[in-house]
Amino acid sequence: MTTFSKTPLLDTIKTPEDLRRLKVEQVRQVADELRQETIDAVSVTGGHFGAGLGVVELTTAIHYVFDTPRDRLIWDVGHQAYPHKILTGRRDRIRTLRTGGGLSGFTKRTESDYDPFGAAHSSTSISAGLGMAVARDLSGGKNNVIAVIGDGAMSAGMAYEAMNNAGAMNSRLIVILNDNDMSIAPPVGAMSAYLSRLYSGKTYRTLRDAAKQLGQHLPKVIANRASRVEEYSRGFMMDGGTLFEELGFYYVGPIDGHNLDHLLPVLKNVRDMETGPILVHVVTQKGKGYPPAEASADKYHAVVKFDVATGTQAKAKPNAPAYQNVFGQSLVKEAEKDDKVVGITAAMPSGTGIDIFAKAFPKRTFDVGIAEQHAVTFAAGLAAEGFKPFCAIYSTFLQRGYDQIVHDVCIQSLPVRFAIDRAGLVGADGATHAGSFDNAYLGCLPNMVIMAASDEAELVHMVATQVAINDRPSSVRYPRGEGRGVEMPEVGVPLPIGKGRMIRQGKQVALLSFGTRLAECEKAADELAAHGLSASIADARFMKPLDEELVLKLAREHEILITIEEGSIGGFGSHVMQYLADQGMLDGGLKMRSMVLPDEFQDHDTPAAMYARAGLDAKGIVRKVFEALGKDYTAEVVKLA
Ligand SMILES: Cc1ncc(C[n+]2csc(CCOP(=O)(O)OP(=O)(O)O)c2C)c(N)n1
Ligand SMILES: CC(=O)[C@@H](O)[C@H](O)COP(=O)(O)O
Ligand SMILES: [Mg+2]
Repeated sequence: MTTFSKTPLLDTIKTPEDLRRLKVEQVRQVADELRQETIDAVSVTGGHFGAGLGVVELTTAIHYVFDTPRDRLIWDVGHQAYPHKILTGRRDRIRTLRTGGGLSGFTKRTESDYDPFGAAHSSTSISAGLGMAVARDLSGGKNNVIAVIGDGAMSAGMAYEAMNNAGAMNSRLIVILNDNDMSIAPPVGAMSAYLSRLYSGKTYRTLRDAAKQLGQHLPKVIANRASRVEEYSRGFMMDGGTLFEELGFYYVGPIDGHNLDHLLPVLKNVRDMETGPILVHVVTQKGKGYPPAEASADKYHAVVKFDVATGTQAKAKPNAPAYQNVFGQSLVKEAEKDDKVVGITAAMPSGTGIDIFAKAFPKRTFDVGIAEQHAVTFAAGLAAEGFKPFCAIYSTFLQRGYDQIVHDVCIQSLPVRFAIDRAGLVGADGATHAGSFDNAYLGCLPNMVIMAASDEAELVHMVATQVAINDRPSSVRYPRGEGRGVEMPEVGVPLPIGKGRMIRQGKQVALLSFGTRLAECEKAADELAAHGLSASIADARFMKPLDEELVLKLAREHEILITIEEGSIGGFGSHVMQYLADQGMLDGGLKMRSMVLPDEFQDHDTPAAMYARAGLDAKGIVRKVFEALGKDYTAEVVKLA
């Protein structure tokens, strides 16, 4: 029986060179097949979906018109780059996306020459692109540099810093603003409203209009101040893009990002223009071409495996509440008692559970856009005026707001409450999203109270503790995903500051856990018991202030003391060691070990596999105990068997 390929033209494309050999009339078919292949692949792997569907035509058009990889193509965030991966020699591995040893879910320099700049955190593309454009100019090159940035990513400070710099230089840089009127949630802010005004009330530029725009070298805006004033007075509606023009960009658009008859000639013109920075405003639809995605509120931003025919996702039934939801619900309960409690998110309302808070207290909720730096200082301002701001930000994204934490929050000892979600390894999103560093980067800051929840009930109490801490900043960290299924308290009760708790009393070994590795410590202690070793377990709860009494007691009463945390070197373990060293407790017989994440950026896999590789699971803990005792783990296991 003869079988027909569903993607006959795409099958002929191994690299963009093959695409560029096709006739322009064939590009539509390539795009249609590319969309089919993207849908089929993500239905198997899960991952970021809606954004990729929305840029199928744009991806095809860019690779058709530009000479990639000589022309540098930078995708902002990189979550929309699956179609790009399919066209650039990675189709044979596309069904390994985000799995151990498989393709990354983002762009990655080590993965392909077609990924000239790695990403995953947003709003870096214009800066990186400008750097590449200037490098090209300095070395006398001729290649194009294209940065594709979404309307959501346009809300971040870095994008403006880059445009401000680019607009003042005459370097040729092409920025494509992919405006789908969506972030993960609906976009927020004045910039988003401005972009909507650029195309509301009328359809896209006709090709004739766009050609007219391309004929006018408008960035010489200084030349016609009077007409600019007129444009402003019409509320930016006349010629569009005035803001970008004011910043020194040549503005083209808005054009329909799904219409190849418009995209291809516009991109060709832009490619051949001799000018400074250019911004092409392309309007697309997130989730385009897959009805279940188009119809859903989040446009299927990210999905688990799904049935292509129905769009139904294979979501497993949860066994326990997710930490983000426990946080959101706890905050609601606290806010019911205290009208000073407010919630802040930087474009992650559902991911952080702030959406739960927003439903109960819309006026006390602030989504500031992808603007972590601003979120932190905005919270500091609220705290300075007596409010109790909860800044809910993923550990990895809080890295963006570090100087603000030091300078605006900690030095002034303002009681901003940080709810640090996605602490520890997150799995499929890989190294860029791992919450590895907050123990280290917050632990060194004076004035902070730093907590880690060991389970979801602890999180409830820690949120209540944060409400009560009103003279200094505080943080609580917790991981991605479900809790342990423990009994939940009706209300949160503030914990005594700087006090840990004993979980189990043993004799030779002390396991001192900071965070949700506590569950692995319990399993490890059971295994140690089978080997005839009796282990104490303690939950530190606080890294700062450290429970010195508890640490001293564990050090004095055990032969081995091991700290465990889901974080890098320089965190909880370092604080314990520093304290014990200062007390002279490391001069004698105590065998002290600190278990942290390895000093490397771990590639994506399941969190369990990543923790196992890091040695931070029960087996790794038992192995560490035997190492400390100078015994061979494998031999001990064999003995037991
Ligand atoms: C610094 C940072 N904060 C938050 C995120 C989480 N995030 C990933 S994609 C996204 C929305 C991006 O919107 P947009 O740029 O418009 O892309 P779209 O998904 O609409 O194509 C957000 C908030 C991130 N990747 N980086
Ligand atoms: C691309 C990006 O940064 C987000 O979409 C991120 O992948 C969300 O992670 P969670 O799934 O943990 O919310
Ligand atoms: Mg968008």
